Amino acid sequence: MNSFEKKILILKKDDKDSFIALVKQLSIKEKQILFDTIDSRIRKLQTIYLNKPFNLKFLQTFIKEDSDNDEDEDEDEDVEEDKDEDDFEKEENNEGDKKKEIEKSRDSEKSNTAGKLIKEKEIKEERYETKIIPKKPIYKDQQITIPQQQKPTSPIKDNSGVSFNTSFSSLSSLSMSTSTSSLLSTSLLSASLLSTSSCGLSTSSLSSSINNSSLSSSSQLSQSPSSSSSSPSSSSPLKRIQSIQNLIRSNSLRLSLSSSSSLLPNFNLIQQQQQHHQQQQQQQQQQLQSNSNNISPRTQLLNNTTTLLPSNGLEEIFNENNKIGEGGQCSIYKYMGTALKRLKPSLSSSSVSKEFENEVLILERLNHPNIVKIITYSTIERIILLEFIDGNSLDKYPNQPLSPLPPSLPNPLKIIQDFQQIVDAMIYLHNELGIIHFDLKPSNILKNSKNQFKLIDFGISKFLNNQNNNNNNNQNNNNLNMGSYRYSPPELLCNINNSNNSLISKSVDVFSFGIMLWECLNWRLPYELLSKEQVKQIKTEMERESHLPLDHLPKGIQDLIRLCWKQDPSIRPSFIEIRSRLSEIILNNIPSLNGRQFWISCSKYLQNSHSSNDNNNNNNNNNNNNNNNNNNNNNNNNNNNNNNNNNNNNNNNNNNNNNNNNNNNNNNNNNNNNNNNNNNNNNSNHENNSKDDTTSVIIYESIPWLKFKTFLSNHLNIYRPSSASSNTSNSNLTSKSIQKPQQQNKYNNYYNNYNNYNNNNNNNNNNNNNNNNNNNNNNNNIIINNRNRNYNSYYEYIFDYIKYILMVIDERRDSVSVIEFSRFCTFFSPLISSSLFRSIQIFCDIPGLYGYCLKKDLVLSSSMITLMSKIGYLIFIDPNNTNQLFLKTKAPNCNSISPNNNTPSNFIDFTIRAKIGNHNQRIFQCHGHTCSSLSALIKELQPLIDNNINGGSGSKKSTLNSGFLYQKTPISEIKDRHINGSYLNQNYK
Ligand SMILES: Nc1ncnc2c1ncn2[C@@H]1O[C@H](COP(=O)(O)OP(=O)(O)OP(=O)(O)O)[C@@H](O)[C@H]1O
Repeated sequence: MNSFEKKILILKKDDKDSFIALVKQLSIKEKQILFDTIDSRIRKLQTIYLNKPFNLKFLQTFIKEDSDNDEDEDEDEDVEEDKDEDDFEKEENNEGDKKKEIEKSRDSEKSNTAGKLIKEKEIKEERYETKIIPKKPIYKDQQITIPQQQKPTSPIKDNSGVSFNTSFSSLSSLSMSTSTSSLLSTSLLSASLLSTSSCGLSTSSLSSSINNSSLSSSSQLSQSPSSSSSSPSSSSPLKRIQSIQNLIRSNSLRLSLSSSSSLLPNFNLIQQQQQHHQQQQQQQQQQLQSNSNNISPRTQLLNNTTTLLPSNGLEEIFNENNKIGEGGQCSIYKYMGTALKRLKPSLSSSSVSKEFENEVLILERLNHPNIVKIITYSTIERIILLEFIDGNSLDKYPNQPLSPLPPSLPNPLKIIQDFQQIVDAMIYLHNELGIIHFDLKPSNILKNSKNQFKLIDFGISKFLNNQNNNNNNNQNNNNLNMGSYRYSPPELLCNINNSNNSLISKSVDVFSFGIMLWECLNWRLPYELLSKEQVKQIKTEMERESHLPLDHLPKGIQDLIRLCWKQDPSIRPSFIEIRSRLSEIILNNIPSLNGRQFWISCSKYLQNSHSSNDNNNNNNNNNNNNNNNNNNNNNNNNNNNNNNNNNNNNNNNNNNNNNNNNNNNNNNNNNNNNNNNNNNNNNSNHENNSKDDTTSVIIYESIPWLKFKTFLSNHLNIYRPSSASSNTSNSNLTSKSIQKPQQQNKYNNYYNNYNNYNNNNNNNNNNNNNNNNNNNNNNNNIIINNRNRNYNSYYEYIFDYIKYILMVIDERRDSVSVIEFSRFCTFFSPLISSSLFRSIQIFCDIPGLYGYCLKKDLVLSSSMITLMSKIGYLIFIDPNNTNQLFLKTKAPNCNSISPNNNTPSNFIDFTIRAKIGNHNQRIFQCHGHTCSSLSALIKELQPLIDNNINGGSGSKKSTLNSGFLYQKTPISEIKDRHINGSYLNQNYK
């Protein structure tokens, strides 16, 4: 069931009844025409947008029902089946009952109302006869009177006598594509069907968007005495029927309807004509686009002098209760399911009118899912009807109370993800149309209930390279004076009275975007305490940053925002670059911070205001405690501060490690490490906070395979190939020869440290400080202390482990050549570091890692993804795909797959094969498992977690015999296995 049907089905009972009653008043053939029209419209829409078949079952029911009773009608009404049949059947039964009732009452009413309707109709006809084009009686004795045929030639004439060429060219001049108008018409039709109150207007609006001439007629329809004198909801059935008929007439149907004595349209002909129109329009549009930079929108005259509103009852429409927003120039009202933007009557200056015109002309050109759509407008009434967006603007963020913290705060990475929508819209504006928004700010971005962002307010938008922009520069800059100065780049702020066309560049929007991003990530109004004059005085980037601090934000975001804020507009990034940077940020930033934690840690205000109440704000205390509790590891850690300071983006590692990490925290990595403290010291808080984070996103970090291979290569190169191994070594990357390291001490230390690590984990308190001290000589970017190690990236860490395995083998052999290195995937969980993850560690040889290899064509099931979300995030390394792979939670193909009966059938193994001596051997392997085993994993881990949390000793082997986890294996055993030829977990199936 698609959304259109759903909408119909969820109509309020009264509305639905009205709709049914309305449709029932049409004759069979009228209905046929109506539904065919809807059908074709919807199908067109579907090919454009939905890409899935539309089920007209619900609508066709009406026809079918009548057909059944009507001997003249063809009985084989083919009703599409779909999988929502059950739902529909229920609805249908209900509707059936209603319809029967309506049928009864209709019969009795018919005789009474028919005459009334005709009278009413005649009154309207009289009243509007000069405006409606051509207005023949369209509803008489349940019969439609079809306008006279116009020969379908090209240019095709509509029955108003206005050639389609003309109407379409005027349409084209407004850049309305066929698809747009079709979309609009369809959505409007839906709107008209959905809202009894909006039927008349919406349909008339539809007509207006399709054809200006027919707009006149249809829009006038809405000005029926009833609608003007009574409340909007009181629109009569007649009006609705008229609307539908107008729809039919204003669309292609009229062409063939009028040509045929039969009431049924010649759809082939219509199709041809539509195609013809489409072609014509496409050509015109192409031409327009190619000339878009040269066309001055301001030279085009808005020719819609139609009035859209009823002459009476304006007070009702422009009632404060209907007001949904207000800007400097306009008030916005909810009206008939649309957003009615009305120029404030008090403002009459020509610049304001220009802005109004400018907005219309630009809006008419736009067709993007993240930009508000225009429905129609009236220059006389100075109103624009816009798509209604049910949601708040982004500037609501700073208005949230700071204390106490709301239970649910947006996850910062979610915000960044959402911002991609704005970036998409900006790329469309900048790169496809050469339009600069010029007023990008949170209040001009609305977020609807479907979490879609929509850009609004194009009043001062400009065309690049458009000479006429000059004319409005002053006016536009004045607008900046009024409220947008916080988002305006310095070049504009400081040149407010200087109408210099060179200032109009895409980088204006980029600057505003940077400020907006800061605002939404900081939950504060930019330059909160500064006046406009003070903002104008900001001359350097450093100065700006002192007012809008960045260093608490993830590094990638800091960099991006700084770039957007560049004083020199020419070095600000394009939105295309911004898009890729944002993607990178999402990919590379570790999801250890849920929304609440982020907000707490990133904002000084929040930290201060909650330090007394919120345990999570005890970060500093925690740090101090940790410092006080420093043990011998300090020696090591101090030597590695630099490395640690580079670890801002590696929260995952930090999180998985122990509290000792925090000893290394000097000035710079407060936030990440603060959160680590939280994880380790406030487990219960962490759990609670996680629950709070209702908007949490699952972030998957991915590592490009090539990058990893390069890394691998570099690391393997530290081993000098021996002469013995050079024979067996292949030239490719995965065939590096490994020799026993020259720097004996280094690897011995490393080895020893690893041993120590394991020994420690086995509760052998064997702190070997000498080893640690020796380790300080390690120049390999690896930080090792007794209990944990930090790396600059996670794959360094993985690789380190691989190296270790190789080294262990190498100790016994003269040389080892890696001959195969298959891809693998690792799950890694910072989010569960305090409990589940620690448990996993116990069962892994590698602290913090349990490894899997994914099949190339693996399709993740939804349950799999859910489970992953519990685990944390996924690092996915795919040798076949050199691009980073980012798996979203709601992968479209993951919804219908159940975990038990299909893919992902198996996780295959992550394997390293090596040539040891003369033998190819599998030296390292992760355990394969199936999708269901992951859930089993979670289940199995639970007792262990409990055990662990409750201070139980836990069992390393006995409780978990899952076959998909690494078992905790003492290093000596591993060694033994290597000695025996391969390193394999014996439990592996
Ligand atoms: N299509 C819409 N759907 C819902 N609400 C809307 C819509 N358009 C505007 N609004 C609301 O009205 C407010 C003002 O709209 P808009 O910014 O277009 O007016 P304006 O007078 O042009 O403002 P400005 O003074 O910023 O130029 C918006 O912040 C929003 O809350």
